[in-house]
Amino acid sequence: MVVGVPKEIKNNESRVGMTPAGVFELVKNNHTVYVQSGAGEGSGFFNQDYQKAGAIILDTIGQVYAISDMIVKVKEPIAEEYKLVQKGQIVFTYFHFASSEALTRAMIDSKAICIAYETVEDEDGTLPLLTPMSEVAGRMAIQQGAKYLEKPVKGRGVLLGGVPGVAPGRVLVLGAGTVGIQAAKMAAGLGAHVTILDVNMKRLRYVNDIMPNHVVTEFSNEFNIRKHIKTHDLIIGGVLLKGAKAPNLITKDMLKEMHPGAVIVDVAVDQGGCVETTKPTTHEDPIYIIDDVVHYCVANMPGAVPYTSTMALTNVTLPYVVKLANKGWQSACNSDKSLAKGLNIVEGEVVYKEITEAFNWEPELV
Ligand SMILES: NC(=O)C1=CN([C@@H]2O[C@H](COP(=O)(O)OP(=O)(O)OC[C@H]3O[C@@H](n4cnc5c(N)ncnc54)[C@H](O)[C@@H]3O)[C@@H](O)[C@H]2O)C=CC1
Ligand SMILES: CC(=O)C(=O)O
Ligand SMILES: [Mg+2]
Repeated sequence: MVVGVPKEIKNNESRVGMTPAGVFELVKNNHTVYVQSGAGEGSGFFNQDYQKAGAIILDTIGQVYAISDMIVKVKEPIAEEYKLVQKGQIVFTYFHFASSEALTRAMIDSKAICIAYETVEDEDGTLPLLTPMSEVAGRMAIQQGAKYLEKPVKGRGVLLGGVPGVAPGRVLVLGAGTVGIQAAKMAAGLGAHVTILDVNMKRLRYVNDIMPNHVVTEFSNEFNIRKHIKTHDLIIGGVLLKGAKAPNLITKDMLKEMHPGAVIVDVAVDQGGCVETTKPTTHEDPIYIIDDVVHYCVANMPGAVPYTSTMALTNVTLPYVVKLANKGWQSACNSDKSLAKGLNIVEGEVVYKEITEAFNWEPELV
């Protein structure tokens, strides 16, 4: 198979979909790999590293898409890439379709095979290709939240750890999944008081077992959320309904109940966000303020730490890339139920029902 690795063009996205180790593995399996010139530079991998591993370097993104049976990348194609995606081409990447009708329509029109990292699902319900980036984003959420709590950037002016004689900051984490647990762990490490909410009692029991006593679990419902937003300085949005639009747990009217200068880091922005006032931002311009509440809603947080993120991502994607290249998508998905769950749009048809539900599409419109 011919496999192509384009350079990411989303704002400040310095990850790359394949490292030289991945190229080496594919070439060993008799595949041909084209890498766009400079694609890996932001992650510390240069053209000569890819060439040594057996890749062929192409100058432009158009050349990479035109020649490849399978595109392996990181983020969803953005508008200028839509027209590059080929009929019958496998595109293996994060898509987050439920948050973008335009992207969904474009990929339907392309007649490509869109396999979304974020919905590849193991038998126990875990998401092996989302987990490492959620680990990164969960940890980063506290770094970013702590920064935007500072007064010069319009935050409340609270030091999360407090100091002797002064109470620590308070962090409310919505969702006790991968993002939530990593965020709670970082916040607890800084000495903040942490409240973590989920609807899944198994997750809350687990958090209760592993976290120190200043991490408090509570069941997630509107009553508890309304109660806690009044007393917390930093809120982390980490809820996920697989493949679906995230539920709005904090509505616009609730912002007025929060402290002026409180910060929301809505990590779930890529699935539409769990806060009504969430809209995607970029690393270049990461925050905006509504009703005195600072919103940080960067949809590709791990893109800012590519040295860590590219390795963490490609460690888990490579075995699937090799399987897809060796067997083709049909046979690979027939023999691997986890991978089959990644199929979102196939040759013009949406095959993941949460996507059509997100847009209230009738089946005949799809
Ligand atoms: N912005 C970014 O750069 C990144 C965003 N993400 C996103 O972060 C989100 C969370 O991802 P993960 O932690 O991996 O998901 P996960 O599946 O591990 O955890 C989600 C948790 O939300 C809980 N939940 C569902 N409904 C809830 C409710 N009403 N109240 C409270 N909790 C609820 C679930 O029970 C689950 O424990 C996803 O949308 C993911 O795509 C992940 C990585 C990077
Ligand atoms: C998961 C995701 O959206 C990211 O890593 O950018
Ligand atoms: Mg207010």
